[in-house]
Amino acid sequence: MSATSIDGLMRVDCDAHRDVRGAFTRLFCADELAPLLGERRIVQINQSLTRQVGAVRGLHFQHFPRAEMKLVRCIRGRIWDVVVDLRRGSSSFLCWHAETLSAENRRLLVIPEGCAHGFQVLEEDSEMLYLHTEFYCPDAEGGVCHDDPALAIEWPLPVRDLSARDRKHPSLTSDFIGLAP
Ligand SMILES: Cc1cn([C@H]2C[C@H](O)[C@@H](COP(=O)(O)OP(=O)(O)O[C@H]3O[C@@H](C)C(=O)[C@@H](O)[C@H]3O)O2)c(=O)[nH]c1=O
Repeated sequence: MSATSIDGLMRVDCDAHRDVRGAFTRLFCADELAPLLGERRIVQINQSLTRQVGAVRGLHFQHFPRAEMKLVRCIRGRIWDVVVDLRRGSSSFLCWHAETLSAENRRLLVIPEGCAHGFQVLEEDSEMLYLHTEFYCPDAEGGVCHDDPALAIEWPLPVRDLSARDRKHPSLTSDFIGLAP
């Protein structure tokens, strides 16, 4: 487990047990992640498939009090994952951090509440697995546009295939002071 440039955003690498049949990987262990999860529990597990290279999903979060910790990993293909810190008072407020996640590197990102998440597909037919500590709550959904000038995210490829919802996310205004419980 290692820290990243965003306070509380953790990267967890896990090894595969390989033998002649193939590989075995533990995707989630409550004991191992207890230092990060605390009293939280995983209440929902989601999966997405994104077909086209360059497609972007995000940037998404849930507002407090429905904010959630999100554990994300790529289970097929390869994606460029980005997390933006929107937490009021955070030492990394409005900073973004990106990691390449792939089925091969098996890397897990543990994203704290109050951060927005998105990704760009680097290999066609990429699939993501998400573990959530809060239920999906459409009324609490928030979004920031992927090309917000205040964030200046350096997407590795030209952006395509944004959903209708993702095309409508606002930019952060100059008076945005951050999300707080
Ligand atoms: C996120 C979500 C969506 N849905 C529904 C709403 C909609 O009809 C359909 C597709 O939803 P979206 O367009 O929001 O899917 P998508 O744009 O893939 O949303 C995801 O983006 C990435 C970046 C994340 O971090 C995820 O947590 C999630 O927000 O699925 C659920 O039923 N449960 C859920 O938990």
